[in-house]
Amino acid sequence: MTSVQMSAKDEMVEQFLDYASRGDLANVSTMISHSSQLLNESGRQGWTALMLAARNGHFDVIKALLLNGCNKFLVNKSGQTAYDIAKFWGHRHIARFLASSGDVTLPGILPSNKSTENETYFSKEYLNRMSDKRTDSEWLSAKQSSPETVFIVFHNLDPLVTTEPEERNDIQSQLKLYRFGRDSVKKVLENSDTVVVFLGVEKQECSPSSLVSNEDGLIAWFALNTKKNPTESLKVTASNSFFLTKPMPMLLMLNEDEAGIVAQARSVLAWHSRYSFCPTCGGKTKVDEGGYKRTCLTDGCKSLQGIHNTCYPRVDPVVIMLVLHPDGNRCLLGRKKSFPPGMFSCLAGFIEPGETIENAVRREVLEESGVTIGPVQYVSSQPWPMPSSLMIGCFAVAVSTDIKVDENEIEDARWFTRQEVMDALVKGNQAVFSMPPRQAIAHYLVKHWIGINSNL
Ligand SMILES: NC(=O)C1=CN([C@@H]2O[C@H](COP(=O)(O)OP(=O)(O)OC[C@H]3O[C@@H](n4cnc5c(N)ncnc54)[C@H](O)[C@@H]3O)[C@@H](O)[C@H]2O)C=CC1
Ligand SMILES: [Mg+2]
Ligand SMILES: [Mg+2]
Ligand SMILES: [Mg+2]
Ligand SMILES: [Zn+2]
Repeated sequence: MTSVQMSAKDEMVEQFLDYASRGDLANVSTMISHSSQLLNESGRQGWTALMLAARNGHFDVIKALLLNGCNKFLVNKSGQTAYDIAKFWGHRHIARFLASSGDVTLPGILPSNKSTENETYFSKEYLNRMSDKRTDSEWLSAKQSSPETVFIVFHNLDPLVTTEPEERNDIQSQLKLYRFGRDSVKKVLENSDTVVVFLGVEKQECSPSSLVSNEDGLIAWFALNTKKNPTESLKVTASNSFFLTKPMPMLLMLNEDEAGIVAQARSVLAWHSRYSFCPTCGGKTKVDEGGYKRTCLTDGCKSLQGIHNTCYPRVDPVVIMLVLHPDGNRCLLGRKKSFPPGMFSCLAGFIEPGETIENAVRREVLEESGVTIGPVQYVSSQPWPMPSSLMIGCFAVAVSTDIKVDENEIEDARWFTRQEVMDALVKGNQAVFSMPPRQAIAHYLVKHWIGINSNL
């Protein structure tokens, strides 16, 4: 870098610090939007913008700096943080805000690149759910008898799939859902044991309406589930078709578009298979709203007054977190007894009633490993249709490092270096340990942390 460039940069930093010091929120925000690197720059005596705003009591500037990810743990040449400075100068509301654990501040050890949505397996939305059509029974029955409509069939929650003969050598990712037309599933639809769920319509970019002959140009999709094996009543033409009897790992072998369809269909069908009776009174129920509701048939049942979550498909939120060591170069992974030998994964746990995502992360990590967590950052999520979880993937920064494993839940938990993790991802069997497959969000979180593209 030349001396001219250096001084231009220094001048910009000085200007930024001056705005922060004077509480000029507009100019602080503009400068951050042009160069986020300014956030943690320091001037004389190692004072950052956050420290100067804390010195002079500019709450709005502090909030903007934190929201943009500035590091509140930096210290000046006297070893003071912005919190120390706010406290010393009597700005108690600012000191409280800087000290609170639930704010948006994150130490510099978290990756700064934001993740994009829908990158995880099971997360792709191939269909438009058109939830407004669920109450339109006329439209739904017209769609069920339309020749363009697609039906997919499950037997005890296992989808019927097919492989292309020439692709048999590479079964992985070559499994395709068997798509039926109305005539092939006619008998199955007539069976009283069959549960039918309206999944949505193909997005317009998948099926341009000029190619569709029905009235509204929309291709609807339905999922069917039966308890009795439906093979005899179905008109299956392909010889190489079968039900995926082992959800794990077989459900991870679909293409990404169809994985998203299965995530939706299997979760709703699993709910039907487990909630045949009304959870409120034990009475019989009927399927409503295109398969998205079960209504109790008992007069006066409480579930018929107001809105009751017992009537709708359930989703269980689970936090799954990559715990990062305070040194920023190691991460904590654990293994359950049920894992294949040598496999370690992120810690995870169900969110409990009345709990935030952040608090569930802190509680589960402390319970399972004895490690205390400070900042938590959401990264990405993943529907997990076995039977119906939503995995909420986070990074969590540890503020303690001693491990004390809860042996009921976890067999072992260890800090692994970046190098060990990279070896596990790249070298497979020759590494110290193995990771869950690339379709699992744990794998995605680890790759995201070390900065490898998730599709590799
Ligand atoms: N993709 C991955 O790498 C990983 C995925 N997971 C998944 O995350 C989920 C939760 O993780 P766990 O460690 O098992 O949770 P956990 O740490 O909360 O412990 C599970 C226990 O929580 C109780 N529990 C509370 N609410 C529950 C609910 N709604 N459904 C079932 N059990 C409930 C049960 O006693 C169960 O045995 C599991 O489905 C697991 O398969 C877990 C670890 C890694
Ligand atoms: Mg737990
Ligand atoms: Mg757990
Ligand atoms: Mg738990
Ligand atoms: Zn009831």
